[in-house]
Amino acid sequence: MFRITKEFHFSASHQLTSLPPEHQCARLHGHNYVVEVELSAKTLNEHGFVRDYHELAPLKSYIDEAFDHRHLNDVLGHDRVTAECLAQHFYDWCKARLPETTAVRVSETAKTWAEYRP
Ligand SMILES: Nc1nc2c(c(=O)[nH]1)N=C([C@H](O)[C@H](O)COP(=O)(O)OP(=O)(O)OP(=O)(O)O)CN2
Ligand SMILES: [Zn+2]
Repeated sequence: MFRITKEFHFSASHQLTSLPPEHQCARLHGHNYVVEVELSAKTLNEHGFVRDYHELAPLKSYIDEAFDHRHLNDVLGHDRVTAECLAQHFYDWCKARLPETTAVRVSETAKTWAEYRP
């Protein structure tokens, strides 16, 4: 099996309003998010690629236009704007366009990653 990954970055605010008010993440705050998309294939195409990294350009456009410097509660239309939910959102978006998508990981801080891998 071959696996490739590519990273995307955006900055955004969020507020996890279902948490108790004393939890720091119940307050409005922001992160410099990292999204890592993984694509897999048993065989390579005629160019020796799982998929040309350049074909992930539409994800960069989507992130830049819909997510960068925005409030994620508004973008996703709910208040469960966790790294896990973002990973699933980006997985679904990628899978619909790139069938080789196998996982998406999202980082909010240098020490944390959440992964969605069905
Ligand atoms: N499983 C999850 N837990 C938490 C999430 C999440 O998306 N999934 N999100 C948050 C906060 O939004 C934020 O990311 C805070 O994370 P945390 O690791 O607590 O960040 P800190 O830098 O404050 O952590 P230190 O322990 O001080 O280094 C919380 N949990
Ligand atoms: Zn947060």
